[in-house]
Amino acid sequence: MDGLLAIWHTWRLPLVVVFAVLLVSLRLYRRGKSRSHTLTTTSIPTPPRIESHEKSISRVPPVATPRQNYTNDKENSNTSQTGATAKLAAGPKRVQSKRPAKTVTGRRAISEEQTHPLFIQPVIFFASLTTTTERYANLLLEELRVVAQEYTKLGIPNGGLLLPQIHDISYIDFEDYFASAPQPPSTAPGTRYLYCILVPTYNIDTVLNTLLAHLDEIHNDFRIDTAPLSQLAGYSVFGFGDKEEWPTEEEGFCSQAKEVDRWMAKLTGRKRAYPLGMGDVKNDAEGSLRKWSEGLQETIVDILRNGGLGEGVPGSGDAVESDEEDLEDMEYLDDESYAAKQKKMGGATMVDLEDIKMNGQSGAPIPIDFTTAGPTILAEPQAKEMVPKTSPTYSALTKQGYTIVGSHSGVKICRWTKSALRGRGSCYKYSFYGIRSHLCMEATPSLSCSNKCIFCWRHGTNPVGTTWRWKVDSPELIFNGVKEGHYKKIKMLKGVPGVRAERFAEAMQIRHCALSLVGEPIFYPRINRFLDMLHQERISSFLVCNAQHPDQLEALNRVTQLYVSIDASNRESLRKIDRPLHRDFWERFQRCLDILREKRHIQRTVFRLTLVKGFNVEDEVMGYANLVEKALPGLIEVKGVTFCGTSTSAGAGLTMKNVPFYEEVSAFVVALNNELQRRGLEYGIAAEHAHSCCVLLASERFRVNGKWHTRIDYDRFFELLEKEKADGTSFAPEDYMRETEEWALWGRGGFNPEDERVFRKGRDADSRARKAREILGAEMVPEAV
Ligand SMILES: Cc1cc2nc3c(=O)[nH]c(=O)nc-3n(C[C@H](O)[C@H](O)[C@H](O)COP(=O)(O)O)c2cc1C
Ligand code: SF4
Repeated sequence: MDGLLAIWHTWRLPLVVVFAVLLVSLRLYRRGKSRSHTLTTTSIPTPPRIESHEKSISRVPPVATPRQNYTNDKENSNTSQTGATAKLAAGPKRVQSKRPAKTVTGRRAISEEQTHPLFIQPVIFFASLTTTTERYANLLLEELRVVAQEYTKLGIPNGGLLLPQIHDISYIDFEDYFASAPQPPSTAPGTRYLYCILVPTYNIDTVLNTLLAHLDEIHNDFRIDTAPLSQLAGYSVFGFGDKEEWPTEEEGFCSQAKEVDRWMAKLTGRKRAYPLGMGDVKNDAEGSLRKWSEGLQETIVDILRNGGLGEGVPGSGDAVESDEEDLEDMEYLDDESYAAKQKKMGGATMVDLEDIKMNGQSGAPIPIDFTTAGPTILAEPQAKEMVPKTSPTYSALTKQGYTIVGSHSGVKICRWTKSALRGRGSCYKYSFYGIRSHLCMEATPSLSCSNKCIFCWRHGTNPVGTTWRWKVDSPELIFNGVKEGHYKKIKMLKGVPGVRAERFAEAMQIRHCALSLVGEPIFYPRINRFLDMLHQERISSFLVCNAQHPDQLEALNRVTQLYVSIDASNRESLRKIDRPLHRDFWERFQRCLDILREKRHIQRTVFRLTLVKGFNVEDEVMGYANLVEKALPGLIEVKGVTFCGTSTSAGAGLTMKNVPFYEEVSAFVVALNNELQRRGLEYGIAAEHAHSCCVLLASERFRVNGKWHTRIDYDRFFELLEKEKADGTSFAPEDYMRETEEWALWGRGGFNPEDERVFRKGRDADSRARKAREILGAEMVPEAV
């Protein structure tokens, strides 16, 4: 014992050192071994991309019976699980992930600082009982494979698109993919995964129910971050269903895809990369899938280009569709919410441009004869910008969602465009004229106008003036700028819940332009050239003017439809409502009516009457009939004013009490129609859009064989226009009219049956229309004309 003790005392130091070295070596050996194991067993491909492709293809489950397939995939999952499984299996679930950083506009900053080259790894998931979805999933695989190869050929440095992987949902462990995002391989830490989920719909118990239950569980598991998939680059879902048996979404068409989409929005922290797509297996599902895939591919390229999904509007990617319409549109705001909104906007006060001193100067008007829309105007050396970037007007307008183009033009997405993108109906112009709102761009080449109408919801933010005294931007600059601004805003909507993939794709090609935003489009000296540019791209033009610029109206070239706002029937009433800047406003107004009459066989002319109870409705039927008799417009739109609650309108004594009910608008229309007929003027009540509180009277010129033809044949319009340009053959509005849809006729309500109805409290347009008929009696409002 003493001997052993002596040896220990002599050798203890070297022994301890040797033991420590052994221990450290053993640990290092073990760690090295486990890392190489992870690398070889992971399903996550490692760039270079070709290697990734081989691995991903090997994971394609062979087409086989479900049983065989199951075995295959089980094997797969045993031998090639991601590192995530091992981590999760080791103990209780505890998944950490960072919530994505929000951008100012609501979402979609890339989830973490991207310091490594960005690689996008598409991962296709599908479920399929009778192989339809599986077939389509393989079609998508092929498309994404080709695009990845093409992208590689471009040789763009710093990242790229990896070859897609594919997984049958029945044979994966949900924990691997839907509890946390797969970890990027250590060789390419910048890899981000993009989930493309293709699912059929079954109203019986299938694996889809298991998946949905799992997503629910993950989201509601208190140990797990509610957005554990936020590290994904994004996701998109495509559903297959059968419209023959389940004709509408309310009846269950593609209901499970909708649910998966909703859960994924929650789990990813609102990273819907592309709108939910749906395909009817009985009607060109493949076409719908291909369109969706095209959009998805464009999104992938955008992600690679921009490093993330980019900006979305507030609420983009939200899980649940909100019934709240756009707060940014002030049309429907009551006093309180308007005040709140103003407060939120930092109390941005509304300033007339007339009152703004530019660059410290008084900005004395530079009179310009803008009837001669020539380039000489551009030479004006003193001209200032109408809306300089530094002006309060600029910030007020941009805060309201306008994109200011150049120095005096603007573009904005209207709430109907958003509604149509979500399959919830277009504006009344669809019912009356066939304009599909998601194809429509609302713009103006002049933010300035010469009135201060009490009901203008933009009032106070728009500049006013009687003469054009500003710098004139080129039509090319405006045209390209408004289009770019419009498309950018549309793109920001792609993550909004409920946006339909096919409508989103259609919206990327503008078909109509409503020149009716704030301001006065014909105020722009080069309006005719701007219209030319629209028409050259087969974009129809709906131009609204305020009957204050007869010279410009006279000089105006052909438009698809020419509106004149008729806000009152007599001088005093017009002065009170429009608060015109011109002293000779009534004379100007009258001259415009004469021009309209002269042009009525060239232009498709429309009176737009906005009824304000207590201002221009009572006792004015005779007055309006006089105006119609004078100008003989082709069509007369009668619309109840929508309350904007601005300080201006409040100052003018306008409250909710001034908003007429639909039944009151209808009663007015009936009375006006009777008066026109009494005078022997050939008009009739053609169509209605109860939802917008709007009714259309039309000249008998637009009735053929007893059927109203208030719609527009746009293709025909462009054909005729081209011919006119080529050989001077003139044409009349009747040459490009089309029959009005049955559901839009007076007495039918005007809601397109293809759209989904969303009723909000007290906003049921049908019941409003019904009530109107009850009040007015059957003989006043015929069932259908
Ligand atoms: C039993 C059964 C229930 C179905 N339920 C729905 C449904 O609720 N909604 C729907 O849109 N389609 C429904 N479908 C149609 C399927 O979603 C559609 O046929 C799909 O293409 C099947 O895809 P798969 O072949 O990949 O399994 C159902 C089909 C079957 C056979
Ligand atoms: S016509 Fe006006 S309201 Fe209708 S979709 Fe176009 S811009 Fe929107």
